[in-house]
Amino acid sequence: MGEIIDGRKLADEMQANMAETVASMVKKPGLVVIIVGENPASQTYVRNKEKTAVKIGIHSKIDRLPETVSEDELVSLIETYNQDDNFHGILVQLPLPKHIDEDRILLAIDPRKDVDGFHPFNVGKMMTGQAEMIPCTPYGIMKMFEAYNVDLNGKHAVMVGRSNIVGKPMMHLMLDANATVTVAHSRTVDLAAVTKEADILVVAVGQGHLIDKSYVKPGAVVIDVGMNRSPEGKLIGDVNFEEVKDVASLITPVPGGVGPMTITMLMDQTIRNAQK
Ligand SMILES: Nc1nc2c(c(=O)[nH]1)N[C@@H](CN(C=O)c1ccc(C(=O)N[C@@H](CCC(=O)O)C(=O)O)cc1)CN2
Repeated sequence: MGEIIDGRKLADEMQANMAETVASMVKKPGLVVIIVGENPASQTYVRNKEKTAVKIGIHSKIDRLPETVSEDELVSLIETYNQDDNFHGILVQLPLPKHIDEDRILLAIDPRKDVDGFHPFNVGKMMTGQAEMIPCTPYGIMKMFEAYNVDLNGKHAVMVGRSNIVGKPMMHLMLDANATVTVAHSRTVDLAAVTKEADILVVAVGQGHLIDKSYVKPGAVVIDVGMNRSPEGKLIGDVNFEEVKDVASLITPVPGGVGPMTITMLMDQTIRNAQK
């Protein structure tokens, strides 16, 4: 059986270090999280962000807006926080309701406060090797590689999924770490033939248990970003953990893998912004 990457433990260790850093800061870092509507999963993630911020000593605020809020109202709220020196980070929880143009909202956030790393300015900086703000999930995965001594240099990494928040930034970060990167997605013909070539396999497609052991090369490092509900209501990843753990050399579980690192890296970028 492969080794399990304990994202919860790594996140706790990093958060303890962050708490020490924040304790020594005169002006505390501030983070505002804006959530629109009642999506239950988003509500949970936002609550967890607040709990983590409080634990570390970050001053945090959650703005809960009704599903009916207009795009203009949301933009003007963001503009208020852009001017507010008490907040070093602004985050709008995704997904947004259908009537709101996500691109316009992300563009409204001052890039200097964009702790999610989703603003096109920060995306461009990351793509040109000048990263300042990095999307938190890919950033957390890179920290996991570091902590578990996974060297990407010269390895074949396969990213399954091409979203703006995980797949595309992950592709860039792995490329910058000198991996040869292949991106596969829903239109890839014979996905298993592609993933079986991977030394490092990162999966973010939102399809419960899509990846079974027939998709994985023996000894591969497998990172599961998926967060799905099984028909029984259980939280499951995109990877069939029970099968794949016997083939992989290192593997993340769901829950307790990538998720806790996403929130941790958000705190990291908020603190760094406050230190600037
Ligand atoms: N503005 C953003 N929106 C979204 C992001 C993001 O990075 N920025 N990512 C996801 C959701 N997300 C954070 O927002 C997130 C998802 C899951 C977890 C997590 O810790 N999961 C736990 C399990 C939690 C549970 O029991 O339900 C785990 O994996 O152990 C953290 C953050 C989409 N939106």
